[in-house]
Amino acid sequence: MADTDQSADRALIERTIAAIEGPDHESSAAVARAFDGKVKPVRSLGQLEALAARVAGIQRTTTPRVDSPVVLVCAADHGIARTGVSAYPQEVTAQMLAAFAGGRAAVSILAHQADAQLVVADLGVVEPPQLHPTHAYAPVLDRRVRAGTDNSAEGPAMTRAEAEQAVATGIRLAEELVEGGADLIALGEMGIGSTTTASVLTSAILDRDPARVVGAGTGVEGEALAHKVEMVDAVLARHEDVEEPWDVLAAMGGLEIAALAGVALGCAAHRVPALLDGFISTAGALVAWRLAPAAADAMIAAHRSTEPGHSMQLQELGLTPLLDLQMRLGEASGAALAIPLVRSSLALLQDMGELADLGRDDAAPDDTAPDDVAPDAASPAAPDGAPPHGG
Ligand SMILES: Cc1cc2ncn([C@H]3O[C@H](COP(=O)(O)O)[C@@H](O)[C@H]3O)c2cc1C
Ligand SMILES: O=C(O)c1cccnc1
Repeated sequence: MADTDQSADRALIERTIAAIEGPDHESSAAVARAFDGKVKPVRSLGQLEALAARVAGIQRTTTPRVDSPVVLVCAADHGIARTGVSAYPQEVTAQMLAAFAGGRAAVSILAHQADAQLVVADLGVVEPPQLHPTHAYAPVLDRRVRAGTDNSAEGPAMTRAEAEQAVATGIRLAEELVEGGADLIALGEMGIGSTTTASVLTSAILDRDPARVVGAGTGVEGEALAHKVEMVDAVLARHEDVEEPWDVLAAMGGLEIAALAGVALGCAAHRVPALLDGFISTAGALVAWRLAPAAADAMIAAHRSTEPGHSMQLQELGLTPLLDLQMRLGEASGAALAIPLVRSSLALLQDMGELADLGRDDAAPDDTAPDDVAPDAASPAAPDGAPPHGG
């Protein structure tokens, strides 16, 4: 990569991080107060009220809207996948890109149900799929940084310049979508082996025991699961001395997770809610938070994946998931499912009648925001100290 490209990537990343101003607490509080005046018992819409207030804070307006949601799936391959950590072979990644574009994957169906546009970005699958005119359901954007990462148990997954390029690519994707009118972006991924990479990053960034972080992924159990834990241990041992966040990302991977970190940064800088899917997407979110803690203020957790590390990530980010459907698919499937909930919360805010119109004056109690909407309640703490590998 040319030096100029590299410095352009760095400048974009720095500019984006500098532009993140955090949520507008006044808009959140105003929305919480507005809900107290609606024709319903106070706070009876529970988390939906908190959700609308959060979107208001992120969009910095008392009239939040989600009219053009986009489901963005970032895809790439992982060198570590060739060490037997997944129940499926690497070529499935590229095959699934064709399934997304053909409208037949789970997320294709769920994005359609949610009235959301599906966009797929190839950050570096090993062998890009041949697409035909029948693959017209969703565009597959060529944003390839390299053809898959290297095996992180043997050396760095990628170079630092490639990690920066992948993050900058994610920022550019978010910017293009926002320029095209996107007012919410659902973050999803595809890449065989990615739960191993997400486990490595989560263990490193949160300083957790891999044995507690690693889960079944596509369905590894028994001895295969023990092998997966060993591989995560091996990657962490191989990069024991790496601490700086960019070096951690480069050493451990992956390309799509780095891009998703960039998307989360871009969303935060452009006041667009980043609706997180499961364990892998949230690994991208965790990287974004490590680079810019305030980025977490623009995140909404769609669901809780059954991967054990996902709950650890959400806790650290201070996020409460909207759904818990025992899902472990990825692809943004859980995020797509939560889009109608977000829209419903905003429709209630916009269109419900007022208690006052019923001639009642017992509408709102004096204290305003419900506890879980209190502007800072859902804001994560800045990463403190310097955990191993965390920089
Ligand atoms: C057919 C198929 C469709 C998928 N859609 C998402 N994933 C999910 O599984 C992968 C992660 O699991 P692991 O780390 O165990 O490989 C990711 O690609 C993820 O999005 C899929 C996996 C398969 C096999
Ligand atoms: O939670 C996820 O994102 C997930 C879990 C298993 C497999 N793929 C994705």
